[in-house]
Amino acid sequence: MADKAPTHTGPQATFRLKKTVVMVGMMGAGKTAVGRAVAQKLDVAFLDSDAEIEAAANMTVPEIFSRDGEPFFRTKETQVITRLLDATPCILSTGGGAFLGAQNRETISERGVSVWLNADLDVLWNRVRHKDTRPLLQTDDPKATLAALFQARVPVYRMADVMVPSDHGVAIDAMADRVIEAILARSDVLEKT
Ligand SMILES: Nc1ncnc2c1ncn2[C@@H]1O[C@H](COP(=O)(O)OP(=O)(O)O)[C@@H](O)[C@H]1O
Ligand SMILES: O=C(O)C1=C[C@@H](OP(=O)(O)O)[C@@H](O)[C@H](O)C1
Ligand SMILES: [Mg+2]
Repeated sequence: MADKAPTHTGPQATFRLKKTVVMVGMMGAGKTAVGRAVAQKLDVAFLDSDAEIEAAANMTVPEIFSRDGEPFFRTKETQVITRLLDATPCILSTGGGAFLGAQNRETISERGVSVWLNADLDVLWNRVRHKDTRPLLQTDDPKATLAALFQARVPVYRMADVMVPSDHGVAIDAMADRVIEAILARSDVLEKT
């Protein structure tokens, strides 16, 4: 008989994150949900540019769009992303339009690593269709709007440093494991200790 109760968890992997991981991709790709799960698993801070903009403005994203317009939101987004990339390496989820800005892409590639959650249009539509939190989809035909954004944006998301497929049926926790596996291949970003 062992003196101590056995531990069932086994040795815990610990990680050293060297660069901020910036989640990019379409609305509904899971940047916020998967980013948060990745941060938990790596035991680092989780930041979301939309949440930071909302906190600073004390308004929701739809309120900012309707009161101040999209260009104002984009200016704030760039300021917030630049500021958050100065912090200790963490997981930073961006809004779907952030990576479209050339200046944002430059700052992200200088100071962090971009990870594109690549989901197909059906998956995205199923995740966003019942929500009214995305002002760009408040149109007469939100499915067609999403499709047009998808077509315009995917070539830009392809410029991300790392791509992780987000297939139908892969849960948030499993997606977080996929992201961790993908960034472990980059020793300048993440190491197991
Ligand atoms: N892999 C997944 N499987 C199932 N649901 C998901 C997955 N990823 C995200 N979701 C859900 O889809 C919705 C959109 O995810 P969210 O993280 O807000 O996306 P984004 O920040 O990229 O717009 C949320 O309700 C979230 O819980
Ligand atoms: O795709 C976009 O341009 C936007 C995506 C949203 O974030 P999520 O991608 O997290 O939904 C939010 O930043 C805003 O509604 C604009
Ligand atoms: Mg989000």
